[in-house]
Amino acid sequence: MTTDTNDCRPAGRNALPAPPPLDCSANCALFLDFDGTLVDIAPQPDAIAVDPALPGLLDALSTRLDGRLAIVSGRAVADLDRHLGKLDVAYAGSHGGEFRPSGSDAVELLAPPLPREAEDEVRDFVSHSEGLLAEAKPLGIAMHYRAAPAREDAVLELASELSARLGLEMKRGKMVVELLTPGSDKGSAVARFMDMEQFRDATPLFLGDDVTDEDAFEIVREHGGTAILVGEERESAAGWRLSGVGEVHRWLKAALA
Ligand SMILES: O=P(O)(O)OC[C@H]1O[C@H](O[C@H]2O[C@H](CO)[C@@H](O)[C@H](O)[C@H]2O)[C@H](O)[C@@H](O)[C@@H]1O
Repeated sequence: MTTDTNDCRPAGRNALPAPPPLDCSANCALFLDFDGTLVDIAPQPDAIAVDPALPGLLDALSTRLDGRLAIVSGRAVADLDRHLGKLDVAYAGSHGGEFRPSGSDAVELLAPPLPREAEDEVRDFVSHSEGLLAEAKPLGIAMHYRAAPAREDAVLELASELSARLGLEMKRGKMVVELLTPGSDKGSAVARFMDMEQFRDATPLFLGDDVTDEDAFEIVREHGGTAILVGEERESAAGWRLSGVGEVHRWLKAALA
C-alpha cells in the first residue's frame, strides 16, 4: 500500500468512511468497475442479474459528465455490451487490454492475443475437473473455481506454470485466475483515458471491489483523485468505501437528483 499524502482522503483513520456525494457539476471523471461494483457477484459469469435501471443510469451520468464516464472491467467489451446493451459510454475491457472511447468507436486491442497453446491447455484441464469453468476473452482466458473451491491450488499451479512457460501475466480475482498477454491493467486504462481530450484536467474517481482495481486506485491517487472501495473493508489504496452494489447505485442515483 502506498503512503504518499497526495490523496483526497481523510488521514489517520483505520475504517474507511463513506465518500461525499458525487457532484456532477465539478470537473470530475467517473471510472466504474463492473462485477462486484455495478452488479452483484453471482455463481457464474453469465448468471449475473443486471438491474434494469442500470443502463439508463450510466447513460444519464455520462451525459451529465459530458462523456467523462468509463466502465473499466476485467470482462471483454463484447460481454459488457451483451449484459448492458450497447451504451454510448467509454469502456476499457479485459483489464485494460481492450479500449473503446465511445459507443461509435471500434474496440482497440492493446495487446496480442493469448497463444493458442495456453487456451488449449486451460480448456483441457477444465474439462477434466468438475465445477471449473473456462471463460475465453479476446486477450486472455479465465479459470473460475467458485463452484469447486477445493480446486483452487491446482488451478493456481497450472496458471503459474503456463505464465512462467509462455511469458503470460496472471491476474487473480474473486474465485478466478486469469492468464493474459502482459502490458495492460486497470491503472494503464485509467491513465489512457486521462490522456484523452474529454477526460484531461478532470479529477478522477474510481469505484471498484477487487484486487485488480488497486492498480486503478493508485493511478487515480496520482492524479489527485478519489479511490472508493466497494464491499468489505480490506487493505487497499482506496480512501473511501461503499458497502456494496446497492449502496453504489444509491450514491450514483443521488448525483442525478
Ligand atoms: O473487473 P470486473 O468488472 O469486476 O470483472 C472481474 C471479473 O468478473 C467476472 O468474474 C467475477 O464475477 C462472476 C459473476 O459474478 C463470478 O461468478 C466470478 O467468480 C467472479 O470472479 C468475470 O467473469 C471475469 O471475466 C472478470 O475478470
